[in-house]
Order: sequence, then C-alpha cells, then structure tokens
Amino acid sequence: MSSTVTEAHPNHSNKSPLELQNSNQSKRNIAVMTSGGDAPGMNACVRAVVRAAIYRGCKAFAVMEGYEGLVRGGPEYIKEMNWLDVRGYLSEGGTNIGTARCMDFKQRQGRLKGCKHLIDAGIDALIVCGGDGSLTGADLFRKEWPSLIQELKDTGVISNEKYEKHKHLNICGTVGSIDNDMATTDATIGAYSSLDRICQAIDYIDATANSHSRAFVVEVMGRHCGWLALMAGIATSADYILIPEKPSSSKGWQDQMCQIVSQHRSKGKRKTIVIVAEGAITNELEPISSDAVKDVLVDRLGLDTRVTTLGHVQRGGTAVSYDRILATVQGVEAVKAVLDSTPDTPSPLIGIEENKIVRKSLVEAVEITKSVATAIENKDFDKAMSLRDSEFTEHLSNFMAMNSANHNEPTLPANKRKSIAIINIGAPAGGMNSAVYAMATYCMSRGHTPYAIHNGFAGLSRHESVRLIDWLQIEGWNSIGGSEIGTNRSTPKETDIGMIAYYFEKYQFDGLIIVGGFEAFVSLEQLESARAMYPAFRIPMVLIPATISNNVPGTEYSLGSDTCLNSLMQYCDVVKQSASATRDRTFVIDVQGGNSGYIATFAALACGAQASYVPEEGIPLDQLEADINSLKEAFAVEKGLSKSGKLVLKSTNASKVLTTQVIADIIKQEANGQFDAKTAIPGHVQQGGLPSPIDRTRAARFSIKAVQYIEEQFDSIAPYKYVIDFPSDDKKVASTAAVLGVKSSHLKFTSIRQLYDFETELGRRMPKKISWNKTRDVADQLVVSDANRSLFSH
Ligand SMILES: Nc1ncnc2c1ncn2[C@@H]1O[C@H](COP(=O)(O)OP(=O)(O)OP(=O)(O)O)[C@@H](O)[C@H]1O
Ligand SMILES: O=P(O)(O)OC[C@H]1O[C@](O)(CO)[C@@H](O)[C@@H]1O
Ligand SMILES: [Mg+2]
Repeated sequence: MSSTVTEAHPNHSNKSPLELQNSNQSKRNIAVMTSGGDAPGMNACVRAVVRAAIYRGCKAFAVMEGYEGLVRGGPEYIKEMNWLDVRGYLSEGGTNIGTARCMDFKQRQGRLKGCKHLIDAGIDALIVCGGDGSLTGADLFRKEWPSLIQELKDTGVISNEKYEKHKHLNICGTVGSIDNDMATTDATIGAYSSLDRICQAIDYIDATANSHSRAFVVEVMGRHCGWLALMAGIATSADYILIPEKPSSSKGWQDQMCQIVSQHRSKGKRKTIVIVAEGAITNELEPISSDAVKDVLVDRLGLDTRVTTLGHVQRGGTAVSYDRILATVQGVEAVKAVLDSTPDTPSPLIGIEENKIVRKSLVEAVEITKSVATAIENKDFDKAMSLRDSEFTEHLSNFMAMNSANHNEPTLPANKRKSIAIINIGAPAGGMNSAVYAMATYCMSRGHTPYAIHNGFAGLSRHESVRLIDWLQIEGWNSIGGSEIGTNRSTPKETDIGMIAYYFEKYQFDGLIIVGGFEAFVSLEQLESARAMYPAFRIPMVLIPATISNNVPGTEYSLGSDTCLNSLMQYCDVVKQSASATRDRTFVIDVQGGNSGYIATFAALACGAQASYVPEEGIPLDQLEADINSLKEAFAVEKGLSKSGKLVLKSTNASKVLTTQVIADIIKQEANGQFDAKTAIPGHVQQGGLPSPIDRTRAARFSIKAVQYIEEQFDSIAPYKYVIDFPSDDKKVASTAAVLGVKSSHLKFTSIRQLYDFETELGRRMPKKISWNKTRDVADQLVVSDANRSLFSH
C-alpha cells in the first residue's frame, strides 16, 4: 500500500473515508450490471465498482443476469454486495454476476418493469458494463426514464414520494465486449484478452501450417467489427484479412487475396494464414464465409487448406493484465462519475484514449456507433471507416503496407528512398522483434532499404554487424520473444563512437531507429551531441522506448511492459492460488524494474495484492507496520476462509536494507504463528516469453511512425550534413533526434535534448515526473485494511 490514500475525485479531495461515508452526497445505492456477451475483465469491473462504492460510503448492488435481472427484479436479481463478495474476482474469467441477451428489455414494457424494480430496490445509480447493444439499451432507458416513471406514478404503481426521489436515472457506461466496436473509446474491456487468445491460437496454428506447408483460414469473432481480425492480422503477420469495414466485390477480394498469397508463396513462405472476421462481407453486403475463402485458396491456388473457427474459446479464460487494470480503473472512475452527476449532467461513458481514462458522452458514443452500422448498411464504407477511431484506420493502412512489402511497386519515388538502420539496445523487451519486422516491411513497401545492426553498438564497432534485412528471414518474428538481432547495454561512448560513425558513413545511413530502454535513451543523446564532431550522425534518429521498467523519459508507455505485466501477473496468480490453498500464507514477491515502481504498482492492481513497495516511496517503517497490522486483521477476520492467501509486491530497489527476505521474515515474526510468510522471486521470467499482442501491435504502430518521422525530418537536417559549423543549438535541427512516446492521450515525438537536459534524473535513471502515481491510490482503495473495511461494509 502506498503511504497516502488520496482521493483523485475533485469534489471529495479533502474528505476522509469516514467523512465520505457520512456525507449526504455519498449515501447512494449504486448498482452494477454486466450485459451482452461476457468479456474477460467484467469481473474486475464489478469488483472495482462494488469496492469503490463501499469505500465511498455507498451501498453496492449487483443486477444479476444483465437486463433480464432488471426485468425480473426482487432481491434475488438485484442483490446487495459486500466487500468480501467480490474477493477473487480479478483472476476469474466470464462474469460472476451473470449476463444475458434479454429480448424483453428491447420492449418498452420490459423497460417499464426494469424501472419499477430499480425503484423498489432503492437504486440511485446504475453502472452498465456491456457492449454497444447494452449501452444502446442503457441510453434508451435513460432517455425514456421520465416517461416510464411518470407512467408508474400515474398508474399508482409508485408513490409520489418515490417519484420525486427517483425522477432522474443516474446511469454510467463502461464498455465491456470482446468486439471493441464502441465509438469514442480505444479499447473495450475484454478485447485485448480475446486478442491474446486469438494470437496464441494462431501461433499454434503457424507451427502446424508451416510443417505441412498448408493454408489456414481462421475465423474470429466480431459480428459487425473487424478490430479483432485486424489486430490479430498485425500481431501474427497474417497474409490476408477480411473485415466488414473494408469490403470489396466478391471478385475483388478473391483476386487480391490470391495475388498476395501467391506472391508470398513465390518468395518462399511455406504457410498461409487468412483471418476472416465473423462479420466479413462483400461490398454488396453478402456474407463471406470461411469455407468460401477456403474454396478459393484450394481452387485457384491449389493450396492444401484447413478452416479453424475459434468460437467461444476467444471469450474464455482469465483477463490479461491490461483488461484487469482497465476494468479496475474504469470501475472506480464510474463510481466517481455517478457521484459527480447531477440531473443536468449528461450520462457518461468511461473510455480510454491512448493511456488516459476519459469521460465521454454516452449519447454521443451510442450515436456514432449506430452510424457506423447505418453507413455499412448503406454501403458507405468510407464513412463507416471514418467513424471508427483514427487508430483503427491507421492500423489498417499499416497492415496493408506491411503486407504488400517486397512485391508491390514501392510507394515512394526513387529519389525519396532512404537507407534506414534499426538497432536494439538494453535488456530484451517484448515487441523488439515486432518492431524490426514492422520497420523492415514498411521500409520495403515505401522503397527504403532496411538494415539491422546486430548485437548493439558493441556488435557494430567490433564486428561491423550490419545486415540487410531479408523479407523471408524476418517471417514469424512477431511471435518470438527476446531480440533476434541481439541486444546489449553498451552505449556508443562505452564502445567506440568513432568506429560507429565510420560504419554509419560507410553504409550511408539516412536514418536510425533505436529500440530500447534507458541505455538506448543515453545512446541517442550521445549520438545527438556528437553530431558536431561526426557528420555521419547528422541524420534523423528516433528512439522507440522498449523496456519492462517503463522508465524512459518522454513516454508513459514502453514496449515490453505489457508483456512483463502479463508474465508477472500469471506468476502472481499461481503463487496466490498456492497461498489461498494453504489459507494462512502471505507471499512477498520480488519485482524487477530498476528504480521504477511501474511494474510493481500495476501488477499489484492486476493481482489484487495487499501492498506494493516501490523505489519512488521506499519502505517507511510506519508503513510496513501498518501493512503488517492490516495483514493480521485480514487473517483474523477471514479465519482460514477460502481465497485468504495474500500477496505483497516489492520492487527490488524499494529498499536496500529491507530486502524481500527480510520483509518476509519480519512479517512471519510479527504474525506470531497466526500466519506464514514466504518469498517468491520471478526474476527474468518477467521479461516474458511470447510478446503480448499489445506489445506486438504497438511495436508495429511505433515503428511505422518512426520511419515516417525519418522521412519527414530528413530535409530538416540534410542541408547540414557536411557544413563545418554544425548548428548544434538550432532547436529544429536538434529535434530531428527524438523519443517517440505516449503522452496523455497522444503519440508524440519529443527532442532528446529537451528530455535529457530538463526532464531526466540521470542518477536515478528515471524521468523527473511519473505519470502513474495516481494509480497507487486506486490500488489502495480496493484493498483497504479490514479495520477500515468494517467501517465501510454494511
Ligand atoms: N436497442 C436496444 N434497446 C434496448 N435494449 C437493447 C438494445 N440493444 C441491446 N439491448 C439490450 O442489451 C442486450 C445486449 O446487447 P447485445 O446482444 O447487442 O450485446 P452487446 O452489449 O453489444 O455485447 P456484445 O456485442 O459484446 O455481445 C440485449 O440483449 C438487450 O437486452
Ligand atoms: O455467445 P453468443 O451469444 O453466441 O454471441 C456471439 C457473439 O458475441 C460476441 O462474442 C460479442 O459480441 C460476438 O463477436 C459474437 O458474434
Ligand atoms: Mg455488440
């Protein structure tokens, strides 16, 4: 637990939890419901809403079985939930409070019953976690509420008093669906878990396809949306995808697919993967079935072809860390949003833009989502595409560029084509190989020549380790962990910067992409400040942050940290299961991350750890004492109930004195036989095996942006290539060496000079400002000590 529990909510910022409980504003009855197809992470959302509501002095309820529960009503379907009712929810798939596709709710009569049942249960606010359909229903319910409640009053079903009390329905949407088809949010709860299942399945299929030199048609879910198919296509470098947003004529898709697949085969590729979205259609709105795709591959190309329909496997299993965290912070934000709402506030939808949780208008989100469907029905596919978020369009054009690499005529004229090098620096991080793959294929599609510098700057200066990237050689790299071109921590100055400049000159590099962590950051600064001495470095240079520590200045996200979080989370789930089985054990888990507490903080949130200790805060003794007391209280209250195992996460660098072992020993001694404490050290398991789909797809997006940046910036520095007085202080020139980062809700390039000189704590290898400290407060709210918990429970 962090030492302070601060309220992020503006209206509550000065109130203690007890004051919150006593304030009128907080005395609300908040209900949560899951609806539509289940999605991994829905349970995390329910847990967060229930606990955040109780934490703020409200009563929490669950509407069981989606809208069906509203229509049926009564305490069996609208149930009060206590703190412990949602214990263990984080790591469970599906939705424990049930979901349904309820036809009655589509009728006014059904909604009228729902209105009455909510009033009977005294519910003031309803938080719906569901897909586009569920939120359309929620929006309609909100719009109709005045007339529904009026009818209940006029027909004498409810009293005047109840009418006055419930005149306004306070409703909030969080988007839970594997389809990722809701407008105004980048991600829906469950979509990345589903993508994870799909990518795993395709990675398995790859092996058998390659063995038999076969083609596979893989059908993925997504009734009206191609997001899963598109992202899986990028993450697994599929040969072709069919999605509803970009249809062509039935002849058009067949010709295009056959042309691309036969090109790939002629270049030596042994396997073919075609991904078909369940909702794939032609531009005449005719469905395209996976069997039809298979027939084309067999009849026209003579390929030995199999169909795999992934089906409900895609909705199965535990949520990935991203979904657990997204669902948790959105659940907490939804409770804040309903507490903020007045009758005049438009109903909010809690979304995410890049890395930032945002409140959007529910009405608007529903309207835009509906207009996508209408545009498709009207065959206005350009409009449908323009209404999907801009990232969708960007991913699609990236996929098409990477996919057509090496066989279509390059898109740039010969005089604009460049030689671009890529290098991996630092410890391995998930997504490094995907970055090389995307950079190289995108370069090929543009007409650039991609080079890989193997084994970092040490490899270059000692062994001239420059290799042209060959298309066939990088096939399949998306699905491999580590770094295929090799990576190490040596910076240019630590090796031989003069030799490095010599080789840059020899190969006439026009641009450089560095993929790595803090050493990569330092390396970029060294190359930039050596430009005055070495003209070879007077080229655009970009750093793509990639480190599990997520400590690179200029970005809130580094590649590899998602892969790391998933590995650590899986490890913690297993350890927690063991701790829970013995009923009386706490594990202190040692977490990597250098001087950054990012991984420890977010893993604690994803696993429901009782406490996390991070280098930014150290381990104050009073905090340790409070946490041990909290553990004692928890074990005393739970008296060996199931799921009573506890986790404490400790960043290796949180304290030199209080090591992981020492903390476990202290806890054990203080527990005085009441419970046990042991250590667990995941070590380099945290670098992850297979890169996560998030890291694969972000790597592709970042790398393509980096190549585009080199194209754009080249002319800003080219005139100075061989001048004697290099204008080192010219900001425009300096900014041609930059870090590509996620900042708030945008992707941004920031000059290395600015970052290195003003935004970095060099000694600690950390940015001066960290973006995620508020997240620690969220974690604290959801695992408050039992003493506090009994204050808040009802
Ligand atoms: N237009 C509508 N009016 C009223 N209720 C609706 C409407 N659309 C959907 N609902 C309600 O929401 C439920 C779930 O909708 P739907 O089956 O479309 O799933 P979803 O929420 O889009 O989730 P997913 O697509 O991920 O399965 C419906 O069964 C129905 O009860
Ligand atoms: O589980 P059901 O009701 O068959 O629904 C399947 C549908 O649900 C989703 O998984 C989510 O909407 C769709 O992609 C799929 O078409
Ligand atoms: Mg839907």
